Amino acid sequence: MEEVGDKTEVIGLARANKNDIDKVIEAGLSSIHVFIATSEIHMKYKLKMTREEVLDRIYESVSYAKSHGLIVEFSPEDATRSEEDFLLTAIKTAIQAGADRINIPDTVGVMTPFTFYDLIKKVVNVAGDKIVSVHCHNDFGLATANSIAGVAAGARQVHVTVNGIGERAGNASLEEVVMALKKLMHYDLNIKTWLLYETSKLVSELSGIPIPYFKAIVGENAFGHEAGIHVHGVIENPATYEPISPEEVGNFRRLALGKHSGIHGLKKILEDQGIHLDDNKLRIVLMEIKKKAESGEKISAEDARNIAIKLLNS
Ligand SMILES: CC(=O)SCCNC(=O)CCNC(=O)[C@H](O)C(C)(C)COP(=O)(O)OP(=O)(O)OC[C@H]1O[C@@H](n2cnc3c(N)ncnc32)[C@H](O)[C@@H]1OP(=O)(O)O
Ligand SMILES: CC(C)C(=O)C(=O)O
Repeated sequence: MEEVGDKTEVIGLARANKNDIDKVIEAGLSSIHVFIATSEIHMKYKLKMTREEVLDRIYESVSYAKSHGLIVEFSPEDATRSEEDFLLTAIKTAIQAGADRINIPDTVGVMTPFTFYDLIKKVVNVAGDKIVSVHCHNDFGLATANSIAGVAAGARQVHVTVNGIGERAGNASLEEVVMALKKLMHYDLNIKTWLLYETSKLVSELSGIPIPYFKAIVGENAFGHEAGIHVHGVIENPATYEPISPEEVGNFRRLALGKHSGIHGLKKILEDQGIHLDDNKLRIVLMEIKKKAESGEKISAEDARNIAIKLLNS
């Protein structure tokens, strides 16, 4: 707490039971996230509780947390597989008990942006002045899309994780949600986006979980261009093939050489190394590069330079 100061809300996650809530209180936190499942499958097989027992537990645990002065966020776990009327009743119960925020978890990622938008609209309608939050999982690769759909429906808090780290296929990723909200939905989030790449690398190193090469925003290839047509466009104006500038997120543009390369890209890569060839010689070098790439070789800018120098000296 001392390290992050009062600029960051540190919130303790607790099952809907007194023991877990007491642990958050003992930790000296001022905010708590209380959750209990409201889907039939979770109530039957995991909790072994009836609907009435779950509603009672919601009221008891939220009001107990509130009685200790905590800011309380409540989650009906597995909300998106819960029977809708019961889900809304559970939410109303939490609000009656004093909940300050309502978080809607798509716990196993079964929503589409369309269905989630419709659900969050209904939740916002019953939540009144309470902030509605969304917590999306990526089991079908839709966590980011569903998160922004939730915002479009009125959610004003999004649960995210750096690099999308989370159970199974992970959660909505901070870098994707932030940049989608900023660039596609034009929200000013007051977030230092130019630190996203650095943050992603740090979390990857500390967690030991690698960042996929093609990962949006922070992947090594997120701003990588190989195809000749793309490289030519990027050389003329990066916005032809970059909806975000790499600098905006602290990432880097990479012009790659390979079997899809074209003469404009090769020319740029060689001229950046001080080598100027006429078109005929560029095409000879390009053919050599494509031949090597076809055999599976990775071609670096240095390789291209060496091929060019060899040609000039022949
Ligand atoms: C929703 C999410 O999954 S978010 C991620 C939650 N985080 C984690 O699970 C990681 C840390 N978890 C842990 O360290 C352990 O699971 C603990 C300490 C929370 C509990 O450990 P244990 O006491 O050994 O229980 P275990 O994890 O085996 O089983 C969970 C128990 O909690 C109960 N439970 C699960 N969710 C809830 C809930 N929201 N409210 C109340 N009880 C719950 C289960 O019914 C089960 O109860 P039982 O012990 O009476 O059978
Ligand atoms: C605790 C809740 C929000 C959760 O992690 C989930 O349902 O995925």
